[in-house]
Amino acid sequence: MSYPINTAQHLTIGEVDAIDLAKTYGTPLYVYDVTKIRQTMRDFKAIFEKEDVPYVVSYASKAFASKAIYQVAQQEGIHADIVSGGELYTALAAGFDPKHLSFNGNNKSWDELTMAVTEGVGTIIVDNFLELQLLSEITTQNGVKQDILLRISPGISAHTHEFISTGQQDSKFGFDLLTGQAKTAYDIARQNENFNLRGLHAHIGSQIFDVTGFEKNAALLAETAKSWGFQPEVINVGGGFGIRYTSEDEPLPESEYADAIIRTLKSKAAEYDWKMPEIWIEPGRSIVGPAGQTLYTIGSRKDIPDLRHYLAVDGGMGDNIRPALYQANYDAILANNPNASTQEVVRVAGKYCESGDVLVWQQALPKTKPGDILSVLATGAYGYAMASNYNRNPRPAVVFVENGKHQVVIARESYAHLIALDHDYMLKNGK
Ligand SMILES: Cc1ncc(COP(=O)(O)O)c(C=O)c1O
Ligand SMILES: N[C@@H](CCCC[NH3+])C(=O)O
Repeated sequence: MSYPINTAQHLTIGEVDAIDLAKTYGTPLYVYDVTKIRQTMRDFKAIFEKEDVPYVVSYASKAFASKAIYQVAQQEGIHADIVSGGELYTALAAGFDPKHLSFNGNNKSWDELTMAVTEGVGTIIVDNFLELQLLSEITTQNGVKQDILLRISPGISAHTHEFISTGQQDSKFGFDLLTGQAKTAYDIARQNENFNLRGLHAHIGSQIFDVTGFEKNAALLAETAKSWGFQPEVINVGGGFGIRYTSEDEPLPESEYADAIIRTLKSKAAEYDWKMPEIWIEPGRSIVGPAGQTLYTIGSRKDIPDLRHYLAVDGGMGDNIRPALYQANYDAILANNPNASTQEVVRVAGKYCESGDVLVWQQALPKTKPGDILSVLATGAYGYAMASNYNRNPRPAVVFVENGKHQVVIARESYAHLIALDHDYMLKNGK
């Protein structure tokens, strides 16, 4: 594998010197190549346009939500999926058109649903019976007719990590299909004149590497609608397209997933004599994951003879929880000279007080020294989004680069931010 470098042999990201970025903004630092993000968004759209089918590409913003990414999505003409009042607030603050938002989630609160309805969120993806009831009351109170989809729990297991598999029957998400709850929900939704039920949704999981689950899911949604005598305007098959984290991963091109879904639904629409429904997809990881990387400064090391070399960096599980949470693997490169030949295999650890605070389990690297910059690749999805202040570490900054230019889009937290919401304790012995 060879990486883009400049004449100083430094790694470049979006034509910007990574070492300069580290010097300018400090480390740890999340860096996104916006050109790549735009390209993936365009690629997804192009697949549907080539097939001449109605579609919506909705960026699953849980993967990385910030004002800047909603702005890029809007510039590229794609929609966004949100899962909380906080994501909705951020999207609105970014100037994102609420009509182009869909709202997922298995326990949306009264306040969140009210905010969505009154702010004009285009589509609410209703997950459960309580939500049907809350939404009925909220739409009545506000005199709104709301577009909705019903989220179905399809009973399809995708081959991925148990914690990120969502389509199996034993899942907290969506109306259960196998026990008839989905049909009951459909009947309720159809009878409610405040709801415009546009179609069905099912998401089978994340980081999926084959098309079978998507084909089954698309077919099942169509068959389900048909069995209810319902001609859907929208079939939303969720996200979950796998990406390359390490050189061992072999993801399919986006087009294979999308083509399989399109093929399946075209054939169902023809079989049922339906007007072709809009195909909605909700990719998160595949849009931002490969476009992001995290720069760290190398610090201490510990060499245990005949056992392991630990290389510690200035971040860790607070900025990337995925290795600890899912045993996720990443590749790391020496940003000072990424194409130098490797000399040792190390485990890259963080600075947090946990043995499980690992960023890269096994990595061949050139010899490094304290102060060198390490880049962990493909950290753009569920990195910043799942970051924490564990051990009272401030969260890093996020920088966007594009065509040789760079800009902070989320500032680095300071120590003052860490105590901004703290209060001195005023009671002495409970008085
Ligand atoms: C409903 C829904 N849509 C979309 C996504 C995005 O998935 P991914 O980031 O794997 O594309 C998720 C997360 O798995 C999800 O739960
Ligand atoms: N956060 C998970 C994916 C969960 C997707 C949410 N539906 C990850 O990092 O892989």
